[in-house]
Amino acid sequence: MSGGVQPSLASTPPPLAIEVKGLIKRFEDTVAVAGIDLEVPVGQCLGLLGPNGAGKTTTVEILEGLQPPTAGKVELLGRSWARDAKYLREHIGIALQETRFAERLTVEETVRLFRSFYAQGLTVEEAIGLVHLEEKRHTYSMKLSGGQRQRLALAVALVADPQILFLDEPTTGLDPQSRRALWDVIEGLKGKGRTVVLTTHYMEEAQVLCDQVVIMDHGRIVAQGTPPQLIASIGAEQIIEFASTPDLPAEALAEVPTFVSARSRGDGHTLSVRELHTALPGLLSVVAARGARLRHLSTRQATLDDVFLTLTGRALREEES
Ligand SMILES: Nc1ncnc2c1ncn2[C@@H]1O[C@H](COP(=O)(O)OP(=O)(O)OP(=O)(O)O)[C@@H](O)[C@H]1O
Repeated sequence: MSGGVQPSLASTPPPLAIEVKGLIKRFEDTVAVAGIDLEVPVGQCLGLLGPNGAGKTTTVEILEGLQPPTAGKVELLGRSWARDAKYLREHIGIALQETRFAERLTVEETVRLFRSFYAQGLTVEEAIGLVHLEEKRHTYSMKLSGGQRQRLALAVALVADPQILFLDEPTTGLDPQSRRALWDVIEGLKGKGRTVVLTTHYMEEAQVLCDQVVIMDHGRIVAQGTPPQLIASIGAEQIIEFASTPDLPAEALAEVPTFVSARSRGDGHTLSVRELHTALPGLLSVVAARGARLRHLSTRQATLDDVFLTLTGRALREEES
């Protein structure tokens, strides 16, 4: 054993699965993507979040080679769509939000059909096993539940054993059990060194699965980091939701110790604070000093939803705004 140091190994940055620089996409008078940079190391899960129309789908479709960019550099596995489309098609997998399968093919026949498009990949049995559809192997796709269809879409995306997997809102409309089953599959892929790009409207999903989250709005990246970094960045780790009779004016809310921001919603308020243990007794004093009575009070940790609200003043999901 020489015991010599290997500085080159220690200082080598992780290989990038995806590298995007200055990406722009214009549609006539709409700028869907207004100049974004992204770096996703191999084996990580990137979460793309944002409200409707933020530019997520356009960005992902450019990464997937389905749309050309107006300007900017896009490389996957060190290759570009312009030069290496065939290679990239064989090394990426795509699971769309809604996939229509041939109704008169069974689960097994569907996976076999997609497997036949690729020179290499998993066996049909492996792909079906990964998404736990063994019991439905002989069922026609039209007879599957929504969750089972999503899993079939994932099996089809996985059958070529891709290096990068794109998932567009993979768990939208699924029950909690199916959602968690899909999360397990995605965790397993990351464990195998696969890179995952996920668009989702579910903050919990992004917090559980994603190593890096990018929040987009109006075609730009408004925040980027690990979920804990993003939550820390708004300076508010705790949220107090409350309602009182009579209601408290805005200036009273700002008196609460460690106050960061407040938002009114329905007949109540959502307060972002830095320290719950001083903010909570402070709020009770403010309520008492105004002769008001609390009707509701609950506390929780700040989430990525709160990050987005703080940054843009809007909810990630429109029904929550
Ligand atoms: N083919 C197109 N032609 C013209 N405008 C488009 C086209 N595709 C997208 N846009 C516009 O670009 C903007 C970004 O759309 P995009 O679908 O990328 O947003 P998104 O973040 O994926 O939204 P959602 O969450 O609703 O899917 C929107 O203003 C949209 O209307």
